Amino acid sequence: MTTPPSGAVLLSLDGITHTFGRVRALDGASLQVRAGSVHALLGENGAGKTTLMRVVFGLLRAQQGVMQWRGAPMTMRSPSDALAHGIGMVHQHFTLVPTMTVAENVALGGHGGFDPKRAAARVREVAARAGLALDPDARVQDLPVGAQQRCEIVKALARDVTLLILDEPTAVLAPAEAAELLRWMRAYADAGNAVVLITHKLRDALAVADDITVLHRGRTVLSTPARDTDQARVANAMLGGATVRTASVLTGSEAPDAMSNRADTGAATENADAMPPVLALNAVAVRDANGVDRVRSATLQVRAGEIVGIGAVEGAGQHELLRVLAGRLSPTSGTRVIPKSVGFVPEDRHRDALLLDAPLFENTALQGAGARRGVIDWNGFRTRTTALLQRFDVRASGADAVTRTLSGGNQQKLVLGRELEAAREALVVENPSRGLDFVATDAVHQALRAARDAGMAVVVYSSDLDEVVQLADRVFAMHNGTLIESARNRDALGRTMLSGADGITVGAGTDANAGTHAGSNA
Ligand SMILES: Nc1ncnc2c1ncn2[C@@H]1O[C@H](COP(=O)(O)OP(=O)(O)OP(=O)(O)O)[C@@H](O)[C@H]1O
Repeated sequence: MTTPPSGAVLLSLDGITHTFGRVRALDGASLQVRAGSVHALLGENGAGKTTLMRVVFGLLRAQQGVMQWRGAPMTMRSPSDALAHGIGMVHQHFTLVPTMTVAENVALGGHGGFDPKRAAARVREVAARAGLALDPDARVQDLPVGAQQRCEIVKALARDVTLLILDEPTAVLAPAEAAELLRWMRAYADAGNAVVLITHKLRDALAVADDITVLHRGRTVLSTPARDTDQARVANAMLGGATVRTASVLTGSEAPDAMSNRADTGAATENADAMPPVLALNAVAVRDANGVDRVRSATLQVRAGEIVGIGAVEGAGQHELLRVLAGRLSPTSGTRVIPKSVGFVPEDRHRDALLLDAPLFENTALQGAGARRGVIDWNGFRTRTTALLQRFDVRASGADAVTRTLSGGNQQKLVLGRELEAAREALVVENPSRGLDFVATDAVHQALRAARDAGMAVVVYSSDLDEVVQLADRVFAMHNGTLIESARNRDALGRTMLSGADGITVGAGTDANAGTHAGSNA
């Protein structure tokens, strides 16, 4: 193990151990974060990254080991203790109150009485100083996810933190927003602060970080300046030294399945043209409760045996479109044909897909629960859940484990596994690899392709355009509520998403496939 270059060490962790019951989440982990640095904390799903940072932020108490803050031994007793010492944390799942404004959220947990004008002025001041665009009077529930993230960051910065822990901050951001956040991190660190960045995006980590620490099964297995390492070495360390066979890691491409060549799967794609549509929308529109048109006259046919990919910037109507396809939202106008049961993986698994305080087998039983009648065969669900854990490599103590105790990535694998197993005809997925390490991402991509090859109609939205292009047989952009077919390449998709140009508007009464072949600039 190498050590990062010496400098003013702001945070030092040595021999940190934490167990949850029989699970040893941290097993003597160590980490040194220097002032003025971005420090990437990496590791496979369940490696202990979040647990280690929860110790730093005062949410958990280490059972062994020493934490030093600015050179002095210290134990954070609570998040407010950590904040008082200058340590902030933005969690994987935001902790904002959706019905409150940005200013109210930022003021929450602060001291003294609440003065709306002063709170708004404080947000303006902190946001301007940090160069983060944010409207203090906007209601959080109306903000796209990128702005919610900025709100979380401003909330921490308003408490004058010098160390900011960001747990997978780019996982749901569109590429431009993610790039902006990485630039901001760099500038924040250059001003003498420090960032601990938990991420599964190795390319981001190597591009922005000064130092890298890799955890494996609760232990620190690599600690190095970023410039002295590369993706393959980091990936090897993440797997505990096992040989990395995932080609993309070795070639430097981010999405691990860049290696999965389309020739393997081309047959299914060709046959798809001859198949009847499983999901069909004709001139579908969705108007929200505020009277805003979220989806405008979308026409789309998804056939058995194909994957349709969708790219969009946040707030373009993609979530509404996907919910219409998944049968979770009724169109305001237009017609829709969908099967009785459509598998659905929403991007916010905490809010929309899981009962966190229920055991895993009860969460498995949620799929199709609305259509089930009579006595529930709980033992059957236990057995099925045990098999699912095995098949999708969900790391958990068993089917009876409480869902909240799984790492974020393992929760995602559970939801994906549940929906993939249950869906027969169609599957709609948002951000399939959110929070997954590169091995799990690869496995999920393979599972989606296998579902397609087995004759399912699959729709995938991802904020990662590489993922959309690699997975999909046909690609669409959503721009301001309008669905536009795009060429199957990243740049064209990015342009179409942003400008609405460069593609073919798939409007009312047109055949989506006719559009594909006649007009696509692929
Ligand atoms: N509250 C808890 N109760 C029991 N076990 C827990 C709890 N929180 C975490 N664990 C376990 O501790 C281990 C480490 O989890 P942690 O969330 O720190 O991993 P991670 O590296 O952040 O993973 P991911 O990349 O999937 O988010 C996992 O085995 C997880 O199941």
